[in-house]
Amino acid sequence: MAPRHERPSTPAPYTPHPAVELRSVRRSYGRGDRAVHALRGIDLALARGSFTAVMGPSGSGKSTFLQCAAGLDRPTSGEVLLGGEEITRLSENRLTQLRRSRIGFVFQSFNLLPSLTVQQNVLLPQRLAGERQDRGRARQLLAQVGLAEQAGRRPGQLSGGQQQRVAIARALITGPEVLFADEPTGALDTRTAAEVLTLLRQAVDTMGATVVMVTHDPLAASHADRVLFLADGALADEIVRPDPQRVAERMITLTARSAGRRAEAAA
Ligand SMILES: Nc1ncnc2c1ncn2[C@@H]1O[C@H](COP(=O)(O)OP(=O)(O)OP(=O)(O)O)[C@@H](O)[C@H]1O
Repeated sequence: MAPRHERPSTPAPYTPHPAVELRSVRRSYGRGDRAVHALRGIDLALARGSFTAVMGPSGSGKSTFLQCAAGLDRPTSGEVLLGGEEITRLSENRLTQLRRSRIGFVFQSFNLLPSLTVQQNVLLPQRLAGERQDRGRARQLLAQVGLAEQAGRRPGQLSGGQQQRVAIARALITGPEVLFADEPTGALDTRTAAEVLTLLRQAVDTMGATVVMVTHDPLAASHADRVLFLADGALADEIVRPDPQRVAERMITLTARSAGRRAEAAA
C-alpha cells in the first residue's frame, strides 16, 4: 500500500463511505433555560473529492459545525464519521492522532510558526504525527502553490496571500482525507483571495482532496461545488453549482428571516 504522504498525487481510492458524515449532530452550550443550541440536529454527507462551502448569518453555528466535523469539539449528541469511522467516542489521544494524520486545517490567520522556515512549516504536521518528513513532497507542494523559491524564507518575509498558500501546502502534506478551512480568505484582498480559492479548487480537482470551507463571502463560496446554509443551528438551504449573485441573495433572505425569528423570541 502506498504510504499516506504519497496519497495526494492520486485521487482517493473509491470506498462506499462519504469523506465526512454527520448524523443527528447536536451541540449545546450550558444547561436548562440558559442553554444555547448551537447545532440542532445536523444530518449531512460530504462526498470524497467534493468542495463544500458553509455559510450562514452570524451565530448560525458555522464554527461549531466545523469544530464538530473536524473532531476539534465533541457534539452533545449524534455521530460524526470520517471515512466511515465514528470519531465522536474516540479517546482524546486517538482524536489528536487522527487530526494530525487524516485532517488538514487552514485558518483565517494562517497560524504559521514564525521561527521555522516555509519548508519546515510545511513539514510540521508530519513531524508532529511522528511520520518521516518527506522533503521531496514538501518541495512538490510548494511548487504547486507557486512558492518553490521561498522554501528557505520565514513566514514574516512573505505576503498574507503567500502565507496562506504555505498553510495550504502544510494542510496537504499528510494527504488528509478532508481539509477544513475556516474563513481562509477573510484576511486577504480580493485578488489574493481568488488565488487562494483557485488553489483549494485545484486541490479538489487534481489531487482528489475533499474541502469543507466556512466563509462569509459569496464570491469565495462560488468556488465550491455546493453551498450549505445554516440558520439557527440547522441546515436551512443549499445551492449546487453556486454563482455569487444567487449565494448573496440567499444570504440576504436567510439573515432577514433569522433576525425576524430572534426578534420574535425576544419579544
Ligand atoms: N463556547 C461557547 N459557549 C456558549 N455559547 C457558545 C459558545 N460557542 C458558540 N456559542 C454560541 O453558539 C451559537 C453558534 O455559534 P458559532 O460561533 O458556531 O456561530 P457562527 O455561525 O460561526 O458565527 P460567526 O459567523 O459570528 O462567527 C451562537 O449563539 C454562539 O453565541
